[in-house]
Amino acid sequence: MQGMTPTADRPLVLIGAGKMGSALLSGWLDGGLDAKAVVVIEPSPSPECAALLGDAGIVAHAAPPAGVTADVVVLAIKPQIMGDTLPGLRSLIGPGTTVLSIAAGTTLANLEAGLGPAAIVRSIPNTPAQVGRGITAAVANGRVGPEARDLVTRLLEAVGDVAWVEEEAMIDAVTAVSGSGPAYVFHFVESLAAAAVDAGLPPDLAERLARATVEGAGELLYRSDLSPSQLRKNVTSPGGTTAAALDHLMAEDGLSPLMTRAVAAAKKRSEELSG
Ligand SMILES: NC(=O)C1=CN([C@@H]2O[C@H](COP(=O)(O)OP(=O)(O)OC[C@H]3O[C@@H](n4cnc5c(N)ncnc54)[C@H](OP(=O)(O)O)[C@@H]3O)[C@@H](O)[C@H]2O)C=CC1
Ligand SMILES: O=C(O)[C@@H]1CCC=N1
Repeated sequence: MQGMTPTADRPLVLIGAGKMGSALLSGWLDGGLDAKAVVVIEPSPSPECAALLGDAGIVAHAAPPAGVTADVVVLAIKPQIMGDTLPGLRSLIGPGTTVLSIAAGTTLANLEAGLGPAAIVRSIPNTPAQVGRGITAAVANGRVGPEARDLVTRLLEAVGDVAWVEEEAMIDAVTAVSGSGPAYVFHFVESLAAAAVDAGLPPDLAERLARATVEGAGELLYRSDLSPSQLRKNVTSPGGTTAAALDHLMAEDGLSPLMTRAVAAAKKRSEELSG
């Protein structure tokens, strides 16, 4: 990873190495971030997290160690505990420290209230970051200068794509689309597998077909220059089987209005989490 600035003396401090924090850390270590430049605060590492930390030779701390000023503090704890946790992290922040929050709902104002004056980026990544294929949208407060923005861009680009937005309100919609979105896709696989069983296939074959179909379609979408709409049309022979299914999925009460309701519910929940 070119130009990473965290060092052993001025580390990247990860607060919370759960599912998303571990996914990011794994991507950063794979991308060349020196494990000696990482401090992890995680009171109860999962077995997966313990294995990741063990392989990298990183020790999990229960609380911020004294005397550490961070180059970057990454907040990857649940939004519900953010308010109680932030004041205890102030000791990590000094001149030039950048704070990168990935918490759903927690606003820049919430973060500033808990941490005091600091350069803060609010972002929403997603779990494909674990395999370098995440997408993160981010918004910065007024204290984030070009260097801090570059540092955050490099960190986030190490695990996928990055989109900076200027309007913080967009982050609730981002959370509902790309932050939560991988779960919608995984549920689609579950639903396709269940439908396959209903259609007469044995469960193991049903899951194998559903999984491989979404993997392959995702890879095709990734590699192709064609729009999703054209790729769909390429599967759909006139009067054929796909058209018969799409008559249901693209009906007035089909997938599109359902997805609109689902995303609206996630967006509303993100707004509620700001407290
Ligand atoms: N999962 C996802 O796909 C995405 C998550 N996010 C955001 O990332 C954040 C983390 O989510 P996720 O990884 O799913 O949640 P997890 O619960 O998996 O991770 C949070 C971790 O923080 C630990 N923790 C609790 N208290 C502290 C503390 N005081 N200091 C340090 N660590 C602590 C938790 O331990 P314990 O379990 O013991 O409480 C847990 O291991 C959330 O804010 C979420 O909104 C954003 C985008 C996508
Ligand atoms: O479910 C959540 O609240 C978090 C934020 C986006 C994905 N997971």
